[in-house]
Amino acid sequence: MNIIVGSNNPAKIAAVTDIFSQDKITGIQAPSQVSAQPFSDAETRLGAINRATYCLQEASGDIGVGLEGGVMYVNNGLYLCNWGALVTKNNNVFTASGARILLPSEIENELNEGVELGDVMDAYAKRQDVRKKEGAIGIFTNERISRKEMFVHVVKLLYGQWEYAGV
Ligand SMILES: O=P(O)(O)OP(=O)(O)OP(=O)(O)OC[C@H]1O[C@@H](n2cnc3c(O)ncnc32)[C@H](O)[C@@H]1O
Ligand SMILES: [Mg+2]
Repeated sequence: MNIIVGSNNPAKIAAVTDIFSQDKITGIQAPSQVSAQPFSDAETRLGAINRATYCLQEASGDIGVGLEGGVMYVNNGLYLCNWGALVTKNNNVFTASGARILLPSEIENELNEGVELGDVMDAYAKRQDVRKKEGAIGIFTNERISRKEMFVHVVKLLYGQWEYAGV
């Protein structure tokens, strides 16, 4: 199958490649049509669906996959959240979310000032391109779970639901 992924972020591409290991994977830049930094579950999920849908509109593929990172409040705590969507040629849409962890209040303050998490993380961790490598989840879990590994879980949830539905 031809799998189109709505991103060129290596952490996202690697996660899809791990799960769709027999298939051809192509990354394209797909607009999420939500904020660059989504701030709720609903917005992050919509970004993933929009990316997946765009993939099959713009490229000839069998399956479109959208993966989107965001943050969301649970009571007073700001959590990292991630969503994935898988869209088939017949317009079946499957969605799944990833692991969540609480972000430190310094990170929350910067995000509330409008800085994107990717940029905040590079400054905070004194590293480059955290978003393409271990991710915020990698930094704050002492690298026990990388951004790729977190997305592998999301893509497995998508793959399994699609397989179960048999569409
Ligand atoms: O090229 P794309 O696919 O857009 O990849 P991205 O790294 O920008 O990722 P998202 O748009 O899905 O994430 C939205 C924002 O949140 C940031 N972000 C989300 N999860 C992150 C993580 O685990 N580590 C670092 N930044 C993260 C990301 O850098 C963006 O600023
Ligand atoms: Mg982005």
